[in-house]
Amino acid sequence: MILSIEQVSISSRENKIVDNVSLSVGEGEWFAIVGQSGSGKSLLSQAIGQMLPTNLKVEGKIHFKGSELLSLSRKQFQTIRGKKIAYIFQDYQSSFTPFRTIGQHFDEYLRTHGVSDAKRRRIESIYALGSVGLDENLYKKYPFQLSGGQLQRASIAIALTLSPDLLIADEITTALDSVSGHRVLELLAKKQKETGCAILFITHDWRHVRRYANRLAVMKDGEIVESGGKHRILDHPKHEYTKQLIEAAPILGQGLPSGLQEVEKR
Ligand SMILES: Nc1ncnc2c1ncn2[C@@H]1O[C@H](COP(=O)(O)OP(=O)(O)OP(=O)(O)O)[C@@H](O)[C@H]1O
Repeated sequence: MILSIEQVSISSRENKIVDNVSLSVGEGEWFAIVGQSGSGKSLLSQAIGQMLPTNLKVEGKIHFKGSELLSLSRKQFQTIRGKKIAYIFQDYQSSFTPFRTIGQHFDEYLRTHGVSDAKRRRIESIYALGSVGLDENLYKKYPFQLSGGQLQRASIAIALTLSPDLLIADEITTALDSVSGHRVLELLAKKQKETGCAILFITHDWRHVRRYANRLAVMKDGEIVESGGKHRILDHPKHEYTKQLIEAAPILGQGLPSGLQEVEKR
């Protein structure tokens, strides 16, 4: 396993938000975390990258390729962030600074992570743009000049440019229309095949779980209620909550809203 989360709890001063969660992700695996809004999926993923808001306390262990991430200092963690673990977020707008070009974003990311040769940074950036199907002209453009789908593709390109072993993708299609979202996920699946990186994929959408995931965990109120292989869970869910969600999405994969969204509306 490349990532093992062991008995992780996340608490604020008032309450426990994530409660004793354990899961592991294998090399090259697409692992989905599905769960209702507020169940703690994002906070759990932020804990992996030492990105939790400062008012929250985390306990437990997170093992990643021989390191226990929660015990690393911020400085030690810098050798892991970007190079070994990278993130893509739902809110692609705020991942980009409006007054900096796409090229400047690539350049800074590569420079921060130790690529000191400016010419090499430029060549790698343009190659990375091409690798996600974006024209190299976008290198000089500003974020507002790109569509949401193009920006999310650029986020994927930036996140993968240092060949991380684990990519954490937190609801990356939520802010996109369904066609752009579909293209972004197809691209991600293609890039995963090429690079062999593992993906921790946080989603509301069961159609995406059915299409892309190998295994998944279902989260409710800060706890994992069920985890296992995709087919086992989709075809033979054990937990009542999982059953409810899946029953509410009877025609998975045919363009209907996901069951999760339907259940949440009730
Ligand atoms: N800094 C914080 N302090 C206290 N509570 C917080 C903080 N950040 C988030 N929470 C609460 O923790 C809970 C879990 O939040 P989280 O963002 O992980 O949920 P989620 O499952 O990712 O939801 P969504 O699918 O809507 O993104 C929510 O109830 C949220 O309000």
